[in-house]
Amino acid sequence: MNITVVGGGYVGLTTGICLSHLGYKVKVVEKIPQKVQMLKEGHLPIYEPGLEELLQESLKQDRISFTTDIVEGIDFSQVIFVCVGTPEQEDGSADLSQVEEVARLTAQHMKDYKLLIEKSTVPVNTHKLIKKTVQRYMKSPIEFDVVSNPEFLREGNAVKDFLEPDRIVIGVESDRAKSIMQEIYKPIKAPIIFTDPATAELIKHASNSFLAMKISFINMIADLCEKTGADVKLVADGIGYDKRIGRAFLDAGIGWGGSCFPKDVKAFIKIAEDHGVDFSLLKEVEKINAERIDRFIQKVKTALWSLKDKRLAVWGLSFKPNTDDIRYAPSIKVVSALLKHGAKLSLYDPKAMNNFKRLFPEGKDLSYAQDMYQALVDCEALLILTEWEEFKKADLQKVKELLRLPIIVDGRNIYEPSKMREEGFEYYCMGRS
Ligand SMILES: NC(=O)C1=CN([C@@H]2O[C@H](COP(=O)(O)OP(=O)(O)OC[C@H]3O[C@@H](n4cnc5c(N)ncnc54)[C@H](O)[C@@H]3O)[C@@H](O)[C@H]2O)C=CC1
Ligand SMILES: O=C(O)[C@H]1O[C@H](OP(=O)(O)OP(=O)(O)OC[C@H]2O[C@@H](n3ccc(=O)[nH]c3=O)[C@H](O)[C@@H]2O)[C@H](O)[C@@H](O)[C@@H]1O
Repeated sequence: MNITVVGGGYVGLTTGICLSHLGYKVKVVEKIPQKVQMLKEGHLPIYEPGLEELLQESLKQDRISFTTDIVEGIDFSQVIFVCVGTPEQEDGSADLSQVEEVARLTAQHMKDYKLLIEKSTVPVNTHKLIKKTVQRYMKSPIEFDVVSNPEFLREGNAVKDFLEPDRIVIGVESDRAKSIMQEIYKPIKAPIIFTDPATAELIKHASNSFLAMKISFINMIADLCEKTGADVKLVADGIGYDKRIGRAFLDAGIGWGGSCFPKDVKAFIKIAEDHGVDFSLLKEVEKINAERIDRFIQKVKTALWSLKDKRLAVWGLSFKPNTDDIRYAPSIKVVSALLKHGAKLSLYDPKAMNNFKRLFPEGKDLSYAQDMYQALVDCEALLILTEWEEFKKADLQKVKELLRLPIIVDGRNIYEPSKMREEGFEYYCMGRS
């Protein structure tokens, strides 16, 4: 089967490359010519572990190709995965213009049956707008279907999440579309949940919002732990053993960021509001998350008193480990706040520094280090914002020797407080005394 994927970002590339790895002939349509050029040469424009290797294997076997020309993509296959961006607009709702464009262009250029598969995260009932758009712009009546097939992959773990998902959700209206979807996903061993398209669309926003809610919940518990002398990690273990709760997504810290939770929680609140439902619970979830940054800055101030002209090392800029993505990363707000307080910063991240430099260019108050140890030189304290594996394995004696003062403020709880005390650090973390 030939498959077309429109959008060469995190989701489109993972979808396209993994489907070609499963044996399909895939064409990825991406608007930005520089990205297409890199991909043709076997290089990813993003960092995603394991994906570049699969890309090179598929290129070698001639199972994947890339183009900027959407008409070429529409002609290539009956099956079109729509993986374009759905960014946040000023009022919090999702900007669906990229999705609309793909629907419109498909309608204008299709010559035979098409199955449009919504992989992008979209508000409930977007499938109806896509259908209307295709009907409106098609030149002559041609059969087509629209399916909602939300994606649940996590950045940094995308290949595994795509090839071994917990579940596949397919919102479908016709038998023809259902059997094509069944065929596409045959090689993947996972439960498939068939629903109507509106339900599938809603499942996606509900999943992300629920996960964000879990994190905000544990972050409030962290605050309570700090006031009471309890330990949030043990509370998370203690409640997480209950299968009804589960341990995942109960790691307290500086809060959730990334290209999805912030925009999707906001969009879900707006969707509810548009339908006359006040999702006040999610507004609180957002508020708690926003307050994490202040909580962290307060800790830094508790540790160092005035921050003016203090040189501080920062480890971790990506919104989570194993990605170079800094979209809505908590680090952006933390770094801005520290600079506002007059601190001088020495930053290090294994993968996200190039992206970060575009927002925060090197200057007299801010520099980027070659490695995590170099970042510490002449600094009064180390601040940890992302839990990269290499930070967990750091040589703590070396860290102590390089810092001017043995102070660590850890926004991700990567070390054991008792061990840090033994090593001679003044160690501040989130929700653990
Ligand atoms: N990043 C993630 O981990 C996940 C994202 N999602 C959802 O998937 C969607 C895509 O997300 P990302 O891949 O992160 O976005 P992205 O912004 O990384 O990629 C989107 C790509 O689509 C391209 N594009 C836009 N219009 C196009 C057109 N007409 N023709 C060809 N290319 C076009 C853009 O140039 C861009 O490269 C969003 O709705 C997002 O919410 C869902 C699950 C996971
Ligand atoms: O729709 C999406 O785009 C994706 O959004 C999230 O995936 P992702 O944003 O890649 O990353 P997560 O692992 O979910 O982490 C999100 C944020 O929550 C934070 N987090 C996560 C878990 C936790 O216990 N504590 C915590 O603070 C992370 O540091 C990160 O900033 C979801 O986990 C995916 O299922 C979904 O497909």
